[in-house]
Amino acid sequence: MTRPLTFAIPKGRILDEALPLLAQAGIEPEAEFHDQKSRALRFATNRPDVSIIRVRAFDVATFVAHGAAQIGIVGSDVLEEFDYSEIYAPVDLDMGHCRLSVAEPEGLADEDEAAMSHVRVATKYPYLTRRYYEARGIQAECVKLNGAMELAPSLGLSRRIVDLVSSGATLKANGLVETNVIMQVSARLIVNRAAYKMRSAELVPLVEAFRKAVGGKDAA
Ligand SMILES: Nc1ncnc2c1ncn2[C@@H]1O[C@H](COP(=O)(O)OP(=O)(O)OP(=O)(O)O)[C@@H](O)[C@H]1O
Ligand SMILES: O=P(O)(O)OC[C@H]1O[C@H](OP(=O)(O)OP(=O)(O)O)[C@H](O)[C@@H]1O
Repeated sequence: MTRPLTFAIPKGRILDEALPLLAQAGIEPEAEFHDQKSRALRFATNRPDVSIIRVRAFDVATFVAHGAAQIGIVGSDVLEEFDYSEIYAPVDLDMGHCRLSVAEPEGLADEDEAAMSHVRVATKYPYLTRRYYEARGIQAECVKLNGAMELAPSLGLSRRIVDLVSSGATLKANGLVETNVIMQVSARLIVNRAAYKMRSAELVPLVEAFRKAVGGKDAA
């Protein structure tokens, strides 16, 4: 028998929305998956041909790009940041909606971009940040953080941040305002391109099940 397909899902905030969608597509993880005390990272499912790994959001893309997992769920922010050619993203899952934005301290946010040649930005997204500023003729020096970007301006690490925004509550609580939207974000179903060809008999029906679960919408 061939090895089960490995399905990578992020352990962060997308997880709660992803589980009902997985169930609609016919995949339900074993009970241990829901046990908060469990240290396991790989789980069996109701389908003997599918197992689940629970990893960090950025690592979902890495596992799938390298073919270590054949299929996964990840935000379009992560997909665009890495731009892996080995990843095919056929279905927009219409969840995990947020936006990637520039934010600055309130009161400092009215500087004219046209007059700037260089900015320093704290972000988890250095590639997308540089690309955004390059398109405006501005060189971005990025300070890479993995979370709590909102602290950077008040502690003098950088004046600007580029981070995900949804309700805006985190920015507000930290005295920042959103000044520019870089991209709109939603979660995508992703598949390793080589696996999609080699294991099409298993992967094509699975992709179709997700497409049906979200109402037939294709990724943009
Ligand atoms: N405020 C938000 N509203 C909606 N979706 C969000 C929001 N923040 C993040 N997301 C989506 O969820 C994904 C994972 O977010 P998050 O960074 O919280 O995950 P995580 O697994 O906790 O990350 P890590 O542990 O690697 O820091 C993001 O890549 C994005 O697509
Ligand atoms: O606009 P809001 O609704 O306040 O959401 C924005 C926050 O959500 C994300 O962080 P998350 O809560 O996922 O935690 P993290 O900092 O660990 O990534 C993001 O990095 C912001 O901090």
